[in-house]
Amino acid sequence: MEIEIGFLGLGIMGKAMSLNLLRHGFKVTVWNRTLSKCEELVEHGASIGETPAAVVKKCKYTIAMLSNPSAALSVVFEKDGVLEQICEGKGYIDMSTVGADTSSKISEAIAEKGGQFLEAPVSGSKKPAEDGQLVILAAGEKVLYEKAIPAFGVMGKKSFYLGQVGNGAKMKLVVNMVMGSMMNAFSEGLVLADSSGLSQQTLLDVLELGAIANPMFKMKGPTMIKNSYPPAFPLKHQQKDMRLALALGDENAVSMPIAAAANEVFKKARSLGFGDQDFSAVHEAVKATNPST
Ligand SMILES: NC(=O)C1=CN([C@@H]2O[C@H](COP(=O)(O)OP(=O)(O)OC[C@H]3O[C@@H](n4cnc5c(N)ncnc54)[C@H](OP(=O)(O)O)[C@@H]3O)[C@@H](O)[C@H]2O)C=CC1
Ligand SMILES: O=CCCC(=O)O
Repeated sequence: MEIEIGFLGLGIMGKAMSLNLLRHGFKVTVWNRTLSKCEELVEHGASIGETPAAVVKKCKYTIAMLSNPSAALSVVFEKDGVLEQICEGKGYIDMSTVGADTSSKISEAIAEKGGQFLEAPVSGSKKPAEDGQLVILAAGEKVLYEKAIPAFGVMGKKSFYLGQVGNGAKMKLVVNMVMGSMMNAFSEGLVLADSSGLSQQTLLDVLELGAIANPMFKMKGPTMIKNSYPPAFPLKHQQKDMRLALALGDENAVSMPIAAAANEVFKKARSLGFGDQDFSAVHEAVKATNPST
């Protein structure tokens, strides 16, 4: 994309992704609900749009990276939103993690205005976003996907085109449902090791050498055993993804008792005040239900 790209949402992910676009020579106009967060991007060469509508008016293609379905919908449908300026010749790419129903609503509204829509949620967290190593799960207008490939190439290490709108959202939710369940099992393992007199560090060393070694245990384990959860993927977002994945299971009559139990523990962690910490803080909810540890 040689032309200016709009970017809505400068949270943990959006900031890193838009910085990558700037670093690789893209012209970027940014907007964030809390406008002060745009300033750091301006220092790196971005322009500011005062509203989502102003960004879309200025840019041929606009990307969004927002917290949840209600944020994704409000930025499109509310006053000064995307719909006010989207039109033929413009594209809107929502990279937030939302359900297929939210994506479809946005897609239909944009198509009615003559614009093009792509959903493109990502796998990978803060560090992969900073390093341009995300995995992009795109679905929707194929023509827009092809136009977006240069930008996706900067933000990610691999893009998948998954067909009709909804497929990207569903793939992302399946992946995060597995991840959330794994994080719960991992936390239970850490608590069980500690309670039964074993070294948690030795458990990490053993896991790392065996068949269930994986980057998540390796990256999160050392901080978890220090009870430290600096937010890379906020727990409130992981719980939102479990909720959306369970709704997808309901729609398809898929029984998912493990994911349902994991969701309960994420809810418990939120109620204990860990929503803004990293999702690995679910460890604290497991500890809270096992008070001797
Ligand atoms: N962090 C991660 O590791 C990953 C996150 N994701 C997904 O990416 C999305 C963003 O995540 P992340 O960057 O971590 O989240 P953050 O919580 O760091 O940022 C959320 C962003 O959404 C904005 N926002 C929230 N509510 C509204 C609203 N009502 N109207 C307008 N803007 C709103 C926030 O604005 P403000 O600054 O004003 O609060 C902020 O820009 C989520 O869907 C998440 O599930 C996907 C992969 C990895
Ligand atoms: O949605 C967040 C995903 C985090 C990750 O893939 O590490």
